[in-house]
Amino acid sequence: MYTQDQLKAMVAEAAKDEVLKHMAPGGILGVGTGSTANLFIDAIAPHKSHFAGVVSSSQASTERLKKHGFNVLDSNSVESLPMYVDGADEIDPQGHMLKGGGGALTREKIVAHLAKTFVCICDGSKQVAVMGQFPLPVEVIPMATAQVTRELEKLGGTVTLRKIKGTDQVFVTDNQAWILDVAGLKITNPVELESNINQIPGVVCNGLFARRKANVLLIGEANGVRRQTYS
Ligand SMILES: O=C[C@H](O)[C@H](O)[C@H](O)COP(=O)(O)O
Repeated sequence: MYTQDQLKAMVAEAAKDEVLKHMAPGGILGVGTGSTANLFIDAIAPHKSHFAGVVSSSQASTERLKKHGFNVLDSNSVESLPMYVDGADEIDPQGHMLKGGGGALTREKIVAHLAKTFVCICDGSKQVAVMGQFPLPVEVIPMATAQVTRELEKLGGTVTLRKIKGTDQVFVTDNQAWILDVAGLKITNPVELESNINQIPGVVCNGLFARRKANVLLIGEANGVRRQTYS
């Protein structure tokens, strides 16, 4: 039986093989954020010469990539990316994802939107029939926090302003915005919910990656890594 950390390391290795196989040398890779993405960054580090550069989805990933000596490019300098590799907090049977547990959802969505192929890497605990067990992160402009909270409550969720773990300090994103975590949703139509939440004035972005879902899933399970594709 593998531990969750071992499963994450295994999918990170599998993702390294996936990008080296499918990306020609000299390409630019999109890189996600989180504990699984960190392991992926470490796995590709010995192969950094394969990539002309990388586009990062957070300050934390940028720092890690730079420490490894990667050429980190501004997303404005890139028109498209062959691949983007990132973790998820939940993924449903269609490949729709819920992300943002680490607060990087907006930049992740920007970089993912540039990519032809989204490779989702996670351990088996993230695969769910219906998303919503994990609270849905919604990034908001601070002055809109109260009114966005009221709108999200109308959807049936319990809304909490994210604080830095173990403190009473508000968590501030890389974009100087705040995050509302919405618990208790049963997300049966993620494409519609993603669009509806984005219509609320003051919402920067929400953690549903349904309109731009995963193309490939590398998932760590009891028997090892399973590869799945979505049409
Ligand atoms: O903001 C964070 C990201 O969406 C992560 O991809 C997600 O939270 C999964 O993170 P981890 O690999 O640490 O479980």
